[in-house]
Amino acid sequence: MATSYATVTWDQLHRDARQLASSLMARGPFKGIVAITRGGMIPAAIIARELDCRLIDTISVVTYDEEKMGESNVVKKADAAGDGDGFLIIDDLVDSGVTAQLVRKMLPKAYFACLYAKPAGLPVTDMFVVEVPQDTWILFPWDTAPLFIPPLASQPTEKA
Ligand SMILES: O=P(O)(O)OC[C@H]1O[C@H](OP(=O)(O)OP(=O)(O)O)[C@H](O)[C@@H]1O
Ligand SMILES: Nc1nc2[nH]cnc2c(=O)[nH]1
Ligand SMILES: [Mg+2]
Repeated sequence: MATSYATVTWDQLHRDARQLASSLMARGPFKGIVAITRGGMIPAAIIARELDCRLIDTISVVTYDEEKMGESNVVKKADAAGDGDGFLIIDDLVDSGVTAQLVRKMLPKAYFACLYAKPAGLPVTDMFVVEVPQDTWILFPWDTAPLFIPPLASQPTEKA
């Protein structure tokens, strides 16, 4: 259960994805990228632009909690990636690590990178940009919208 939220803006996401791309340069070149849908798609597009990578496949898994891992459902495989050799897997984050574990099992030779990693998922990654506390829920730009907040002066004051 999350006890706090971390809001990521479009600017921050773009900066973090560029930083990841910069670190990935030393690990490439990659034959292609596999984006884990849906959260990995925008980071993958930014990284593909930076690495000049034009072969992009997607993998889609619907996961539940760790106890029910057997029920995880592969909606789409990344057929272009074979066993993952030479490919880069991109996701927005790892939390429990269940999604990453499942995808890595399907593409065992691929390199796994993401923007944000919580401690439980961190060991499943090869590379990430920012570590985030386990109890923090990350709010991505596509999860949020600007909201009107009334000025303090417009609110009724408490009389002593
Ligand atoms: O490490 P885990 O505990 O598995 O959580 C991480 C996954 O959860 C989110 O995806 P989600 O399955 O919510 O779907 P989405 O990408 O379509 O939003 C996120 O994009 C990661 O893929
Ligand atoms: N948006 C979002 N999705 C998640 N899926 C698992 N953990 C998270 C998180 O912290 N934020
Ligand atoms: Mg996802």
